Amino acid sequence: MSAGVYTATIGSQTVELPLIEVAEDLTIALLMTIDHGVAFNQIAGGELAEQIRDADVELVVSAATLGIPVAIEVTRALGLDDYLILQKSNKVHLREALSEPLKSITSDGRQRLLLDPARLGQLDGARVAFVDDVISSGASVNAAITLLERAGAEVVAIGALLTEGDQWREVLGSRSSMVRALGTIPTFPGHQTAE
Ligand SMILES: Nc1ncnc2[nH]cnc12
Repeated sequence: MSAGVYTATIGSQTVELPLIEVAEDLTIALLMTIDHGVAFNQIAGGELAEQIRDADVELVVSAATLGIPVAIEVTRALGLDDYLILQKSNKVHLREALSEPLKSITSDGRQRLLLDPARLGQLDGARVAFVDDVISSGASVNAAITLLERAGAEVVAIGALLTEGDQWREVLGSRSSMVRALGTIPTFPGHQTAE
């Protein structure tokens, strides 16, 4: 099967994204940040950091796995060191974790976002940016913000390399005005990849 590609602009960079059928009636242009190398993520993270710099962020937060390079590079570019990753799978040290349910289009079934209780002290009263690879349905952003606010954080910025489609605007509601992104891609309803 030779699938198609979609050429996406992410800030100053152009990438070819494979078209992947994630449901019978839905194909997406898949951005796997972990497959694009160090330089791509460093440039993109630096450009995203510039878009949220005026929010005076104290801690950058993202979700495993594809948001990790984004969080690292935005943190580096903002001159910060520590960052926080919300986990999606349980780990031994997360038995007492705070959690929020969520559903993702790129993973099977229902998931949870988990917050390490050892990091709670750092979040209480902190100005936090939530950054991610792609904002699509907005479900993970909403779950992450709910979790961070339960921990006492003030979410002052939302950043993404790409937004995908428009569903996130409705799902995020008033939170959508905080979103800064380096580009936007469509979804492909009903689109079939070539045989
Ligand atoms: N196009 C995409 N690439 C990677 N992760 C995604 N999550 C939702 N849409 C995505």
